[in-house]
Amino acid sequence: MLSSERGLFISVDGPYGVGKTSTVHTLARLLSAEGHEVHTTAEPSEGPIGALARELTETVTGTALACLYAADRYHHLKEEILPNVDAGRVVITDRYIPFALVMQQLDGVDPDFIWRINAKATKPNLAVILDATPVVVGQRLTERGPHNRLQKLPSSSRIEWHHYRDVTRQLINAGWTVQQIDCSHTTVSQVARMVRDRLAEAESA
Ligand SMILES: Nc1ncnc2c1ncn2[C@@H]1O[C@H](COP(=O)(O)OP(=O)(O)OP(=O)(O)O)[C@@H](O)[C@H]1O
Ligand SMILES: Cc1cn([C@H]2C[C@H](O)[C@@H](COP(=O)(O)O)O2)c(=O)[nH]c1=O
Repeated sequence: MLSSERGLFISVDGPYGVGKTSTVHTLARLLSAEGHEVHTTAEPSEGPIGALARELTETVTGTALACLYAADRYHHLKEEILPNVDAGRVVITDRYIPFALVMQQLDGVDPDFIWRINAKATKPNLAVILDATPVVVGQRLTERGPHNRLQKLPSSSRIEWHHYRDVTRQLINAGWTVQQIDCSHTTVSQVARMVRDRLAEAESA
């Protein structure tokens, strides 16, 4: 059981098809069953900028797309994430800044620029980075099929995997509390329990 009367903010990131959405929902069920009020959300947000960014992802590229996603993030924080945290809920977002750091780099944007435009965004209490071997991620993605142009690049899963390794180091250097979980051979329920166990520690950070 977590002790905090204030809410908590958790982000879940990792390569396409690694298991982010499954983990967010399983973790939410676990925490709810333990008596916490939980709010789940995702990027792009359901707000107007999120809808625009999603619509434009196939045709707008690079810096312009990076700025659109950063704008959606600030709006999402102000309108949905922070009010729920302030109301004492555990907010879990499926994708956050780490996702942008990888995606926008794949789209040719300099990581320093991505960090700068996201500099005013709230640090989560815990940033979960799901990891799996490129082979496992590739299999999960092949079974599910790509959603968009950024997943259709040759060897996308392997390139993403390398970027996530770098991004995890950058997050730790920037003072984020990061939990990296290899879920190649770990069930979703096990992953959710690992996050729950780490939360008590993150709460005091
Ligand atoms: N820990 C796990 N072990 C085995 N299979 C898993 C695990 N986590 C997720 N999966 C399976 O992998 C597939 C992709 O999962 P999911 O949609 O949660 O990934 P995602 O990272 O959210 O994908 P995307 O980024 O494309 O939205 C699903 O078929 C899901 O059932
Ligand atoms: C949050 C975020 C998203 N994107 C892009 C990557 C994908 O092309 C779309 C989301 O589409 P999906 O069908 O839900 O996978 O959004 C991005 O480039 N940068 C971001 O920060």
